[in-house]
Amino acid sequence: MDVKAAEQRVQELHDTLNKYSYEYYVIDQPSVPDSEYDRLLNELSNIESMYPQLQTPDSPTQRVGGAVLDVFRKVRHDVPMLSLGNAFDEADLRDFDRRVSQSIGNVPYSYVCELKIDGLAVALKYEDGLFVQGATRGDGTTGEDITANLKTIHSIPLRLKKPFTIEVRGEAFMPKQSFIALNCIRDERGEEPFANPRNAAAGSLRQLDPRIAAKRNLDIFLYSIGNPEAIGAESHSEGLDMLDSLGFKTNKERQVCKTIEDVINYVKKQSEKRTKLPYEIDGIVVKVNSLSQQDELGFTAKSPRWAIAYKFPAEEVVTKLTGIVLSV
Ligand SMILES: CC(C)(C)c1nc(N2CCN(c3ncccn3)CC2)c2cc(C(N)=O)c(N)nc2n1
Repeated sequence: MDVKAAEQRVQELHDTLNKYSYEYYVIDQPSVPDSEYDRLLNELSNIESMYPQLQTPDSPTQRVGGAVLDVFRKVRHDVPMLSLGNAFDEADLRDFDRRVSQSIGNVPYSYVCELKIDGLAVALKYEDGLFVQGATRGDGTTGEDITANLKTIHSIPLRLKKPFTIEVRGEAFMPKQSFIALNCIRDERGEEPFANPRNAAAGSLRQLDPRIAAKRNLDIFLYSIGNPEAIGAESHSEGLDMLDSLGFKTNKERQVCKTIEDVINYVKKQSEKRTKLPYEIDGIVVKVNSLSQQDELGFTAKSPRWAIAYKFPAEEVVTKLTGIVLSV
């Protein structure tokens, strides 16, 4: 095969492999068996060995980077990653709604309710559609560059469907099943088990060797798009739909609620479904949907006035071994 044919075939393989990856990891509807994916990935890897100049950073063969780091680079967030005010009961939610309606006046408004994924907040930067940097939230202003580890999360696209330069934010997490399997392996090795999936996700993303992170079966749900207005969204829910159209994984349980009563019903419904979910959540995040109303409401020093985190009461877990009730 000459280099022209190789270039052509590399592009075809990128497109096909990215499509299969999206089907399997983002929308959970694989159209081919893993063996087909592996066969094509192997073909791409062979062509890249023959023509190294055709190997690009966004190639599906580049998900597990080479270098083992000795430290993570510090990165400053262009826009601080804020924290969230908390609500612990219905009264707190009603108080939040009262503050919102008093502040934006007698006009219609709606909320978006999202499951609060119990993981680690991260920020992903794309330049001309290429994934160029991933960072932890850190203290909200400064985080750590964990790009190599985030590249191992297959639901994170290495190149967007459109050449956008944007920053998106989300929660990286470890599914419950992966957490149980990882702790079994650690137990067999005589290693300390992780206390919960959140710690396991944090510990995995803090691995200096991306090959270890690649084995931890991490995943991510994106929940925020930088300057959504710049790409035509007028509401938060439109922004989330835009994340979907760009190939990102967002959480499907989200719901637009017209009233705080609907929010309270959503919280009750999701609280009952919590144990059936394949990932851990620690509450519900309630956000004013209109972006212009978010701007009107603004921020306190630490968090947006247009969002609140309803926290579920700590789950009581009876440990199998000792029978002691632990609140987690
Ligand atoms: C964009 C805003 C600020 C409204 C926002 N902020 C969030 N968080 C901030 C506090 N964070 C935080 N983390 C550590 C220490 C303090 N705060 C952790 C992320 C959100 C977290 C989730 C989630 N977990 O599923 C979510 N669906 N939406 C969020 N939305």
